[in-house]
Amino acid sequence: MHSELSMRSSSPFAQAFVDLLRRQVPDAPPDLLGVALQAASATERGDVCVALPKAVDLNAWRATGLVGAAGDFAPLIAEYDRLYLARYHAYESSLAQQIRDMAAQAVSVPADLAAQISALFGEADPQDVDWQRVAAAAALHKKLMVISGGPGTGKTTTVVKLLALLQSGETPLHIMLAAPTGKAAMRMQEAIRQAKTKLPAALAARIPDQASTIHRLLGSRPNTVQFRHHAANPLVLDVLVVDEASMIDLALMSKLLAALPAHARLVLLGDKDQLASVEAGAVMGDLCDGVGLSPTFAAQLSEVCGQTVQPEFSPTIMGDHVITLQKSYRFSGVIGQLAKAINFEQSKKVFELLQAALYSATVKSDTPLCWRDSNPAQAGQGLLAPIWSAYAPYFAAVAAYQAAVSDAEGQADAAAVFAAFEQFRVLSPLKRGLASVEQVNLLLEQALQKRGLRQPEQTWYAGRAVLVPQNMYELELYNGDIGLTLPDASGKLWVHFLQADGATRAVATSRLVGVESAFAMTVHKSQGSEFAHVLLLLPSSEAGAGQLLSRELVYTAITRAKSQVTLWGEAATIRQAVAKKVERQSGLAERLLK
Ligand SMILES: Nc1ncnc2c1ncn2[C@@H]1O[C@H](COP(=O)(O)OP(=O)(O)OP(=O)(O)O)[C@@H](O)[C@H]1O
Repeated sequence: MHSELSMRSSSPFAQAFVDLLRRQVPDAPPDLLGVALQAASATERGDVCVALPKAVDLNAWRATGLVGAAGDFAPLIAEYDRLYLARYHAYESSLAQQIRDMAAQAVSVPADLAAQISALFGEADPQDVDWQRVAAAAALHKKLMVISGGPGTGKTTTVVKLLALLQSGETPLHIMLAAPTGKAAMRMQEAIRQAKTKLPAALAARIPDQASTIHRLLGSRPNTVQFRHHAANPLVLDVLVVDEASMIDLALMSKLLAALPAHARLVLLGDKDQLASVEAGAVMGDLCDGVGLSPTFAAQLSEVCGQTVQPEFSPTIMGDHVITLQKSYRFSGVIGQLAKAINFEQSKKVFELLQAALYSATVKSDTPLCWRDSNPAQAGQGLLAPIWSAYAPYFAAVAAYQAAVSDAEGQADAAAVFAAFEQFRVLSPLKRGLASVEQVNLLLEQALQKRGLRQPEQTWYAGRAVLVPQNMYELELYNGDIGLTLPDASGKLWVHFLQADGATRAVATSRLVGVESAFAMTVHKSQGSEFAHVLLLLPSSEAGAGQLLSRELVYTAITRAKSQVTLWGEAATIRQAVAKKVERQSGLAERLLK
């Protein structure tokens, strides 16, 4: 029964892996092959490993040579009652070791730190702890620091002040900024530039504001998962700041830490409550699991900050390496309240807020929160109307571009079309099926066809928005990049991508094999992006979304919205999602225990 279930849910990769094991050891115990199949399938679901069943005969398994202990050369590694594919075991154990090494190293702080902090953050209010101040002070004392916080809690503001403090020494430091996707790197860059304007010019001038993707930083190369920078050829930098750390999977985080030079500092910024990475691992969540400041460090921080910072028991070595920012400066309104209520699983509060925002035909369309209390999977063609009207300004911008580009006097501005596209996005947990990404894209393309804006069966048309589904190194395009299709003066279509410097770059449509339309995207893929208005479709679990519905999913989706959220789903579906927390199998948190 067990293995039948796992056979059904296993992928071609997992099958091929087990076939290989069976060929190596034809008489391998069937229960071993069953768990091996689960372990291989697990990595594709986001788990790093699987729990070992209680009653297994590990010695018999080891005797086959297929299962080893940590340090052995075997396709599967058993450790801490978990079974890993060897590669994932290597990533996890090496990452844990890197973190332990970094956490163990002391760094010196300037003697006048308290005065420097007051100069940057103002006089301290002893009654009301300013966690931004504490985070900056804490980060100065450590080689490794994680600053977690929801949207608008001031992660960027804090890190810019931290960098100003770090740069106040005599020798300028080589600081680099990175993020997991091109989109996130661009947002990081903008936010850093914005925050720098609030610093005295002389300080701001010492802080970089160019951010790259992590892949680019590490030196990605076509056709190999090996980067140019690794332990034997480390990055050349003194301080690395990485934004949107929750999107970083185990493999990438492990490679990133391995590539840091021995003396470097690392500051990770992110939101521990967001969905974990698309690929296997839940590194940010694992790093923040069970943290709290030790009495010694809390006393040190209290003194430097002039505020009373309370210690808390923590079983993990990360205890003194994570600070969570609490107060949002962007979301004081209803979206912020809803995000918080979802995060704390306050179902009653969630429905109070939603009830007050129930959709009706008379409601103004620009209210910050709107709840359509029905199952979008049953809406059929009815899905289209609100989506079409929300995208109307974008298609108007495409038309304006088209008119300008064919007019010799016209000023065709692709960046303006991008700005219009950022105003709205449909998010769904589902790739395929009812109320899925695929269905919304299809409905919208049919509507364009009806209005003569797309020829039947035409893949490329003016205004087609596309998502790059995986890194395309030769085109310097990365997983998650968004392209917009626009014509040139001759009518030939090109796909434009927004560059870090705000300019756009055009790529021939013929080079973009495998890209997907992007009027709707999965919540997973939306991480690291922000849109003015987000429409979240929450199809009921019968539509196949059951497995995917979770608190983190709804939280991630609604915190993508800058000013407006439309939530389309039945109360029962929302309740079910809010009650469920995603648990990913991983041994990282355990490896970081004291
Ligand atoms: N201590 C503060 N006092 C007043 N305004 C603040 C403070 N900290 C941050 N802000 C403002 O709040 C907004 C968000 O700040 P910031 O960009 O630093 O947050 P973030 O956590 O990096 O946001 P994101 O969600 O984009 O990652 C900015 O406009 C910033 O100026």
